[in-house]
Amino acid sequence: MPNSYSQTRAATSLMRRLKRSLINPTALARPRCFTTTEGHRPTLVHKRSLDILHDPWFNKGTAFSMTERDRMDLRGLLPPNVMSSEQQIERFMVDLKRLEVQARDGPSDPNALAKWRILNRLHDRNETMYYKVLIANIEEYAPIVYTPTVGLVCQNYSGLFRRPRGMYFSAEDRGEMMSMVYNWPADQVDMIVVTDGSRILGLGDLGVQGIGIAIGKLDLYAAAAGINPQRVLPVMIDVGTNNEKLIKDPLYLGLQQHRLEGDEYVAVIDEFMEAVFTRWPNVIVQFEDFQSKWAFKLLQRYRNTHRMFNDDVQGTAGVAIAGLLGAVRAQGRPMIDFPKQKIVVAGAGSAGIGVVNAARKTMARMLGNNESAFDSAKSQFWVVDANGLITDERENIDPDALPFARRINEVGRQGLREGASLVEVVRQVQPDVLLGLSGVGGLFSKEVLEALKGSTSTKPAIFAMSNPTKNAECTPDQAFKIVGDNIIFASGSPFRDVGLGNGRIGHCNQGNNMYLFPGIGLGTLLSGSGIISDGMLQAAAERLAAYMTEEEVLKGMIFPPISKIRDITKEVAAAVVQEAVEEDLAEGYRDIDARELQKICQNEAEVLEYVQNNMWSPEYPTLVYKND
Ligand SMILES: NC(=O)c1ccc[n+]([C@@H]2O[C@H](COP(=O)([O-])OP(=O)(O)OC[C@H]3O[C@@H](n4cnc5c(N)ncnc54)[C@H](O)[C@@H]3O)[C@@H](O)[C@H]2O)c1
Ligand SMILES: O=C(O)C[C@H](O)C(=O)O
Ligand SMILES: [Mg+2]
Repeated sequence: MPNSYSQTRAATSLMRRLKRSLINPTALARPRCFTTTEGHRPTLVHKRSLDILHDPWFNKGTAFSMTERDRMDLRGLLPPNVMSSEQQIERFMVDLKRLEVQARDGPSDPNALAKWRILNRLHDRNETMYYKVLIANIEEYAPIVYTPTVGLVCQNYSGLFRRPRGMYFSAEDRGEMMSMVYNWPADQVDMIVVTDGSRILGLGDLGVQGIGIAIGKLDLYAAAAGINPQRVLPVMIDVGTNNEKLIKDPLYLGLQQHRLEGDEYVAVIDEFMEAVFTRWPNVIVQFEDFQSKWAFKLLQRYRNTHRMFNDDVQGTAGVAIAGLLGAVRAQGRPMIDFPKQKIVVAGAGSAGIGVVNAARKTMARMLGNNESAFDSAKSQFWVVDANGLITDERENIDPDALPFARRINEVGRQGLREGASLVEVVRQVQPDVLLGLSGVGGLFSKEVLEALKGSTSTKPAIFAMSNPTKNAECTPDQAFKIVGDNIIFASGSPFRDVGLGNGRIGHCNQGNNMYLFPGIGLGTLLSGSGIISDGMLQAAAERLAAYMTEEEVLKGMIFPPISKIRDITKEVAAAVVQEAVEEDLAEGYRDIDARELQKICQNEAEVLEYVQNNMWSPEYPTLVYKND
């Protein structure tokens, strides 16, 4: 119960301050509650009648009380029975559940799109109720509003498009973005998720239809991080598409031209960044599903000057690190043994390279944090892309993959060569971990999984992280069946756990960046840091890793269930705030300045309370009409 919970926390905090004041009389001088809770103060609105019913933010539908209906000129426009919000949700759920009478098959649920439509309609007419439903049923509906169904939504977006949500900046808008940005009604925007639609999940270039991914990510910002949904903005930058089918499709909603490239492309992104940071200087921009060749370049271009991060490169890396450390613990070994793990990675794109870079840095830190540690750590990775094992013999090697190209002499000694196939690499290396970020469904074939049986690990780990479901490198059923019961398994999209017989369960963990990006965004917001440092990202990953208990990890559970996502996000955000303070990057948030934040960060419980109190929850405010 958020209210009684925050009251208890507030009381505890007061007791703490009283106790402190006995020792230090100035302690009571800062009794300011960190909360921004709107409480029961009425909200002033400048519209009434049908305008209110058509406004998803203020609309309560049948939950308007009779006095409110009178006050807001709503009488007669609604059925006479006043419903409580619980009754409204019950009615909605009955309708939603009706669709589940037919076969229900988890991620490949044939009704997924129908459920998405229903939820989307609710989103359009009543945001408060939408987020109440989502938060209360997050395990069930995250796979609908987010991965994997969001992929299907993006693929079918032209057909599904009803009401617009978010902003579109296109190549045709060059020179106009600075003024266009003021068309958005909100004076405050905390969080933007932007995509150019060039690599949506493992589904390739979906052009303008990629906006669905930005909307889905922001849904999790509201549901998991408690970012106020009135202050989020999904953005699609439409520079064209290289998807020939879309270019020819008469129903396609975006620009029907090939993508801008080179300086022209960068100029569009620069103009967008300038426009949004001019209007909202404190906004945080999450780059999402940009093809690798731009993902890294844009990250380098803006990360030291803007509050931004790339979720596929940095969020994924953090989640993978947490999972990899969990896999070490699951073997009954201390985390410090991580630098001994042999890791084969299939996929050298934004996600794969992001993961190996971060894993190498983590190993180097554990080995003494010096240059030689950093150098030796890279020998723990074998990176395989569409052309096989990457070695220094490769021509036109992608500069981002170059640091991980194996020396040809060395791989020769291992019985490998430039371009060796994944199965050969797994057979020869006998890795502790096989991690897939290739976007290729079924890449971990029977042959590859058979080869993994030769792993030198007591409990090999398989991370089939590509999305959506059909693009997973293998299913948990295949992994447990072929490699054996004694493995760790994680996938990017949700799958069911596997029954191993005799009541034993093969856990299917969901290794998805959703466990980190909401907390990275919230923590950055509440710290007031002007950039998102490597340290802040590392702190986020470590907090996620530490979330799992020894007992859970030994059972093969290396990521928490989604039902705990709001709690995890709070923890991750607190870790990000603390690290920002530690690195002297924190400038404070609202009426909490940097010095006060520093004090808060001295006490673990207080940081958590600070974060909790600044998380938005979906509650109906009391409305009052004000005519001016
Ligand atoms: N679980 C998560 O949180 C998460 C996060 C980010 C990305 N992803 C998923 O990772 C996948 C890749 O994303 P990306 O941005 O790196 O894409 P990308 O297109 O930039 O990279 C794909 C890489 O896979 C390689 N590849 C293609 N075919 C291969 C094959 N047969 N064998 C080995 N490698 C092969 C390509 O050469 C390329 O290096 C997508 O499916 C995406 O949904 C998952
Ligand atoms: O969107 C997701 O589910 C994870 C990740 O960002 C991806 O691109 O696959
Ligand atoms: Mg992504």
